[in-house]
Amino acid sequence: MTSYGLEAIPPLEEVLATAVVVSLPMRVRFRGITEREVVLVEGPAGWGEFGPFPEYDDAEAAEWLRSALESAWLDDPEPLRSDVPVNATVPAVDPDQVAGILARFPGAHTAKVKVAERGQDLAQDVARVRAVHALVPHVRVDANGGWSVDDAVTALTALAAEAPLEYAEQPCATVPELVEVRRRLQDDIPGGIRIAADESIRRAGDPMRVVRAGGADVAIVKVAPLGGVRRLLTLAGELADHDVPVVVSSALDSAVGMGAGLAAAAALPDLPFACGLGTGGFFTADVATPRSMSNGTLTVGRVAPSRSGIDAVRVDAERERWWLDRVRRCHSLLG
Ligand SMILES: O=C(O)CCC(=O)C1=CC=C[C@@H](O)[C@@H]1C(=O)O
Ligand SMILES: [Mg+2]
Repeated sequence: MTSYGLEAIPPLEEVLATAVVVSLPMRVRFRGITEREVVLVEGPAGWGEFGPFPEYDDAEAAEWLRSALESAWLDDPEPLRSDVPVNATVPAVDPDQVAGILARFPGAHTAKVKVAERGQDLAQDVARVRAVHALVPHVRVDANGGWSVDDAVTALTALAAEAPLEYAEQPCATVPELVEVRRRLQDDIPGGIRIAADESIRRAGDPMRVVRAGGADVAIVKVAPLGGVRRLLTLAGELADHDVPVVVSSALDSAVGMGAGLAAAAALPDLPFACGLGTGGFFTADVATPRSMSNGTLTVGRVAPSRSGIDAVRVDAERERWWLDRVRRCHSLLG
């Protein structure tokens, strides 16, 4: 697959001319936040989204800007499908909240459950996964690198004894740890448990390193951290050469950013797993009419934010200044 992108980065003034900063309120705490701030920019091809998490440095955040500019200045690649199967995403909630969360993902056959949350224990993870499994046939877990190797082997063995796991996403933080966990699970459990790399791909200088090291069976790929739809598709091609399938997932995107994730998923030749693109339901307000999920799928296509949708969730002047300064710094790194 050829990698191509923006021939030239659009000038800063053009980027800033349309930039609006919004903060989307969330129903549940996810990844430690209850408000999701992003910048939206409009270009000749439509809208793009820039929302690197606040703690990311400028070098990492610049790739998110590249992605936003690609969406706004270039059309999406040709889609190979019109609907994308998506998974339900279950935050680290108590089991009695699980049914309410799953109800926001109508018809989803797959659920991803957050585990290894700081301040919680394995019994809570087991109870949550059991509650999800009672309602959804396919279950995967995501530890966000929260376990040591020993903890991961113990926890995944206990969780897999309850019911089969589709895969375990980022059980430990580092590549050598992922390699070790994967090997130990293959030794201990018949058939092993598939390991998916997320942070080891989206936050790594070399996203192929974890695969070459033998630390991943599945790759979680996110448009914005990888620098755009085209870069994601190029990486997916390289991963396919190593027989590693990809799961396109959101970076907690607004309705605008989710369009780019859906465009990437739609352009992939193979899509063996449900994608993590259903998180739009976490927001109580979005910049465009939320996409509705039917039979566990979302329809591919861009949305344009409405003026009233934007006005309802605009940030104050201080947050706007903070974000636009970040756009300026990241733009100078891309230039
Ligand atoms: O993959 C999904 O089901 C939804 C997306 C999701 O889980 C995430 C989105 C944004 C930030 C991440 O901490 C988190 C993840 O770790 O995959
Ligand atoms: Mg993850």
